[in-house]
Amino acid sequence: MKMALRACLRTKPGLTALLSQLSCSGHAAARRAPALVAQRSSSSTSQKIKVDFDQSSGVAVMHMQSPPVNSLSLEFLTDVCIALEKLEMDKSCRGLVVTSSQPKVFSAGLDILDMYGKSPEHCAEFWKAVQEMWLKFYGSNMITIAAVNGSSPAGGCLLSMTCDYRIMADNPRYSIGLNETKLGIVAPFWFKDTMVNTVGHRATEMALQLGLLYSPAEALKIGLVDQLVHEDQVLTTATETMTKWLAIPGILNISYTCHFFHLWCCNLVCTICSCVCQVIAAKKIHLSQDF
Ligand SMILES: CCCCC/C=C/C(=O)SCCNC(=O)CCNC(=O)[C@H](O)C(C)(C)COP(=O)(O)OP(=O)(O)OC[C@H]1O[C@@H](n2cnc3c(N)ncnc32)[C@H](O)[C@@H]1OP(=O)(O)O
Repeated sequence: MKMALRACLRTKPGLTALLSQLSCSGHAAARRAPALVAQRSSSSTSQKIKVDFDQSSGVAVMHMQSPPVNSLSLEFLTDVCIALEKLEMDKSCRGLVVTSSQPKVFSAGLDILDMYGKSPEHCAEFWKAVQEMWLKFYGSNMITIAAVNGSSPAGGCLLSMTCDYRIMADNPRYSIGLNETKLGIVAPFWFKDTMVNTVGHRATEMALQLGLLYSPAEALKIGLVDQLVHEDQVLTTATETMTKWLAIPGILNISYTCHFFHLWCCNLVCTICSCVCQVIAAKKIHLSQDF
């Protein structure tokens, strides 16, 4: 699925334009962008994101450093998007590892305080930033690996699922999953689709209906993460794994993308049809009650 968006971005200038319109340009441009300096190794830091880029390997490491739990606030999401845009523009950057600088937590998901009691304008901007993060990760031309070194509920799990590969710390105290149902929230359809593409229909159905959070061992079993390693090894394993991925010529990825993009389009059409059917059914019920 991620590959699909990537192919689409490569082949359809229209979508690229659409994405750049959706991109941070509005709220993000006003913020100071962390610079990537063209040298062998560089480091750029915004308040909430630190990016270390090693030019010799072409791999960047994005450290999320927004205490206490890397919750995805508008400010945080904006910084992530700016950093991603910068890396994407630097053609020498081919791989990205995302990890957390916070102990015990990868990301706590959407910032609940940024969703509650805010103006409609703020909520709209916030929601746009959430979608933008998803699009930018899923549509990235880089190989992306999530080094999940702590708990990763809800939006944190979504973030990790937008990556090509997930390595999680093998600590039973940590958990990962889309637990929105337990919070009384319905996970948006694109959260659901991202999970379907990761673990399949049945596992997603169970996970979402019950709002399940999985231990690392359970997550590995259903394919929500790809590999478990000792806590201290998460980042090094991620960079080693990246070497394997980058050894595959990018062109081969593209051929898979066409297939996945087709599936993605079918899925979208199905979702739209199902929404239309639900509206028609609701109207019919309403009409039949009138008579
Ligand atoms: C409108 C439609 C939206 C649909 C989609 C929604 C997606 C989402 O992502 S909703 C957010 C769901 N997130 C969660 O359910 C996570 C809740 N948090 C936790 O489970 C835990 O905090 C933890 C496992 C991530 C970390 O546990 P621990 O290390 O024990 O830390 P604390 O629980 O003590 O939390 C520390 C501190 O952080 C605040 N906090 C935690 N999560 C969030 C959050 N998502 N947003 C904002 N703030 C959060 C928590 O309140 C504590 O604050 P203080 O009490 O002020 O220290």
